Amino acid sequence: MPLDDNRYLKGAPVAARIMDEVRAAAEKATGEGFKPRLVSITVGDVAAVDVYVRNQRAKAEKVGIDFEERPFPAEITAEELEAAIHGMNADPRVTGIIIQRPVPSHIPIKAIQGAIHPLKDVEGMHPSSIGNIVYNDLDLAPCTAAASVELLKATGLDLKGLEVVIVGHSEIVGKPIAFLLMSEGATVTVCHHMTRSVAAHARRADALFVAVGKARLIKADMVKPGAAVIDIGINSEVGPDGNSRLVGDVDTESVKEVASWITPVPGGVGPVTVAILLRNTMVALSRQRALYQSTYATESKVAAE
Ligand SMILES: NC(=O)C1=CN([C@@H]2O[C@H](COP(=O)(O)OP(=O)(O)OC[C@H]3O[C@@H](n4cnc5c(N)ncnc54)[C@H](OP(=O)(O)O)[C@@H]3O)[C@@H](O)[C@H]2O)C=CC1
Ligand SMILES: Nc1nc(=O)c2c([nH]1)NC[C@@H]1CN(c3ccc(C(=O)N[C@@H](CCC(=O)O)C(=O)O)cc3)C=[N+]21
Repeated sequence: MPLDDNRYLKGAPVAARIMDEVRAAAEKATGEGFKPRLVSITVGDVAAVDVYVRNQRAKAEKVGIDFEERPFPAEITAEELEAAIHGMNADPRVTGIIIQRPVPSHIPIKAIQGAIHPLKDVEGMHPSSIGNIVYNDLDLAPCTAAASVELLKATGLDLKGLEVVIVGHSEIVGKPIAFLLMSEGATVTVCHHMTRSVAAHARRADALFVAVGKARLIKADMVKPGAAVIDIGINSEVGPDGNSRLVGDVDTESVKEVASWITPVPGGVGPVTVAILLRNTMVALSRQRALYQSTYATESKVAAE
């Protein structure tokens, strides 16, 4: 892929800027006695998260955040998993918890997300946390959604009144992108598998977000000339050389002739997602510290009794 083309909206510079902020925040918190520690929960063997977890560990270590992997067997019951999460909630050394998706179908994902204490919920996926973005409180949003919006902002386009189309409406990617962009003043259309003509909507978009999981779903004739295309899909396929490789949901080679900006896969949304996860880890830690302050920094009635 000729990544020297300046139409590529690369993740690296955006991720590097965020990582610098995170490193400074992590150093400061550690110096003040609050060491950030992120726990990653996987259930069963999920090949889809391998790259993500590997990158999380590498980047967390770079910025001074402890990273702990907690793999659980696929047969674990929802009750056992909830009990393990409650143990992490009560452990002061654990400052952030992420449940890597997908989890096996017998685990109710909403209930499991709900088991994470909202102050340690670094993805903002607790049913009560996710409501914050509906109220325009955007400090801690699901990582991929926040990363996709950061990349759109990096184009310099004015989001107010921008015509945005999102293809895919999962609770972790498509829906939160819609809420984040509505908060920023964009006009948002969300497409999914029942949409009559994804192409007809996509062609009207000044900014097109694609999070479906189908390689080359979006072709050049579905993109408005001059649009910004944010390709969130991560699909593994066997390349012409017989080796497996990652491709997005957009037919990049043809779409880059039409679009003004396009995020590459790999090297686009992925690295920014990891950076946002680490930024969220610091946001969660500062909320825990605020609670600690408000609990202990005032004169204690308990001690006086
Ligand atoms: N870069 C990153 O950081 C991340 C990348 N990903 C990648 O993004 C992709 C999407 O992930 P995720 O949201 O979790 O996936 P889901 O499978 O949960 O959601 C896919 C969405 O696409 C919709 N859809 C399916 N087929 C079509 C179609 N033909 N036309 C329009 N919409 C369709 C589905 O609609 P319906 O529900 O109605 O069927 C659903 O809303 C995957 O490739 C995943 O690997 C995911 C997370 C992070
Ligand atoms: N709770 C939860 N939240 C997620 O956000 C989530 C998840 N579960 N499950 C899996 C998917 C997938 N995902 C990726 C994030 C970054 C890269 C990433 O860093 N990609 C590099 C890959 C580079 C390389 O090949 O090493 C890139 O695109 O450049 C990949 C995949 C997050 N997801």
